[in-house]
Amino acid sequence: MISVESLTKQYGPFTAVDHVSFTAETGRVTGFLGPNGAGKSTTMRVMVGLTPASSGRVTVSGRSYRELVNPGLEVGVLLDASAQHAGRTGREILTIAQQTMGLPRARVAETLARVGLTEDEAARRVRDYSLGMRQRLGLATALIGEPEVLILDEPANGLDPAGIRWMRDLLRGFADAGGTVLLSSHLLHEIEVIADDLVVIGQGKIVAQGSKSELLAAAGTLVRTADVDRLARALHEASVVTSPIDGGLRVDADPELVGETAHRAGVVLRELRPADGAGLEEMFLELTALTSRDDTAREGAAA
Ligand SMILES: Nc1ncnc2c1ncn2[C@@H]1O[C@H](COP(=O)(O)OP(=O)(O)OP(=O)(O)O)[C@@H](O)[C@H]1O
Repeated sequence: MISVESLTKQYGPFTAVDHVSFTAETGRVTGFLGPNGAGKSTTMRVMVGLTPASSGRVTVSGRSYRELVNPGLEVGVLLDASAQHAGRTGREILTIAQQTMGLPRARVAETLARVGLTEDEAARRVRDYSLGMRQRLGLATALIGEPEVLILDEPANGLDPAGIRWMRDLLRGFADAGGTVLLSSHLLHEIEVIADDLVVIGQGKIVAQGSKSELLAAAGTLVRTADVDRLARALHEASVVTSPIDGGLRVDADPELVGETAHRAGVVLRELRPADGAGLEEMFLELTALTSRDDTAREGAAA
């Protein structure tokens, strides 16, 4: 388990992380989600002792990272897949990790196989790796010590859809075996397929957290019709909250109620479904709208 308690990180007068508290539970994959510059990497850097906290604390399995004697055996970390030595081969990088952690030599080949890097690929220099291959190698370095906790910053970055599915299965298996996984992303779609729980951060502050199913359930229903105004009026009369989307509405009610209301109002529907991913995306955009640099840029352009 990872426990973050009122963590604050200031760079001079700038507060990058502001009283952030959450836990990543054992047996669960926790997604740490937020727009660029929200404070995800800073939080993770504090977790693994690379950056000191201004206040608050983080414990991994009850202890601070700096207290761990051979940290790679307890916490697997992938912070920046591009930071690997470009002139070394994948196998060399993994062999260094194996030796540093005092692991059996056979672990190198086993771990390469686990992350889907072939012997041929492992013999290539990292400078010739694709981004996805670097992520796999970074994940191999995190996994080689067989830790119980994984802390992964943007691990799905550069993976193709099959690669994302592969990672989901790997992390699922890791969590099901009693592990704890915390992974960050600024892309909802990437994390949505992988995570059980979500922690959403914007401008250094937590803006939402909960299980993915709770957050999805809160996302309501998506409905599309040529008669949006009439449907919106009928729903408002039934005291249901709606918000406009392209060609329709997102509605804070279940699909059955929306369908019945539309039927009574004589509105023909083109689409009616639980908002699921789309709703979560909208929620993510709403939650982070105030903090997103694009909005700030738009406001700046409008001024
Ligand atoms: N060493 C530093 N000195 C000053 N400001 C910093 C430093 N490191 C990070 N920041 C600032 O802290 C804020 C949070 O950055 P951080 O890298 O944690 O965001 P992030 O959520 O990981 O973003 P991204 O998705 O773009 O990786 C940013 O505004 C960043 O400029």
